[in-house]
Amino acid sequence: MFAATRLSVVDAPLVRIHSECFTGETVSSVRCDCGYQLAEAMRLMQEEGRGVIVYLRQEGRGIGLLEKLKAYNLQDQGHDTVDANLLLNHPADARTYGSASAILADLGVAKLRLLTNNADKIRQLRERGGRRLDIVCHVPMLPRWWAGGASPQLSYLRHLGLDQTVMSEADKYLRTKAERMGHMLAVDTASAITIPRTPTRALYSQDV
Ligand SMILES: Nc1nc2c(ncn2[C@@H]2O[C@H](COP(=O)(O)OP(=O)(O)OP(=O)(O)O)[C@@H](O)[C@H]2O)c(=O)[nH]1
Repeated sequence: MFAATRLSVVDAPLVRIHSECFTGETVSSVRCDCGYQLAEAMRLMQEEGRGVIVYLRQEGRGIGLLEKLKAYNLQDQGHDTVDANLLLNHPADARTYGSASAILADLGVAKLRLLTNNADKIRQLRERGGRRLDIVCHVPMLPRWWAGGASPQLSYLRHLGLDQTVMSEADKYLRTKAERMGHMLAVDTASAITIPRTPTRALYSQDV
């Protein structure tokens, strides 16, 4: 858990409830957007001078690192992230957010703006938090490299020094989140994901 300033003076701080991802955060894998999301959450909170990150040890959407690596093997054979979990007899997403809700209550956070695209996360928090947790709005966590230019994927590739094969894995990851897990990311049939060309800060008031 990371708090950038005294919370008592903040009306509705930015909050990121982030699930552990060793591959995305520690070894900077581009198979997922986890590393980017954690860094972006810290950047936005730094900009505001306040915010809360609740870091949950729910590696691999709750199935643990070893099982996630087995899921990676299945993905290498052509399955998406949802089917890979199911083939290993795990739910598509095994996470719960009760502890996050309790931590926020303990910190005295009653109103918040949640950094997420995950509708299930918002639903679970609203159910758990009841009347003592008011999620005023969600703030989309949109990959910034897709927001600026005619060929954003290529510019991201150049930025990372990677080739198209690697990038298509991240595309697939995001597409599966949008199409099969109800994440609030607009999918375009021509390219991978359509991202509104609006700076992240302008999206702060978007309601769920
Ligand atoms: N099972 C599984 N988990 C993965 C995989 N790639 C990343 N993860 C885990 O997914 C979790 C992050 O979940 P996401 O669905 O990417 O994002 P989210 O936190 O639910 O949603 P946002 O709030 O919008 O970021 C972390 O625990 C990662 O370890 C994968 O291929 N398989």
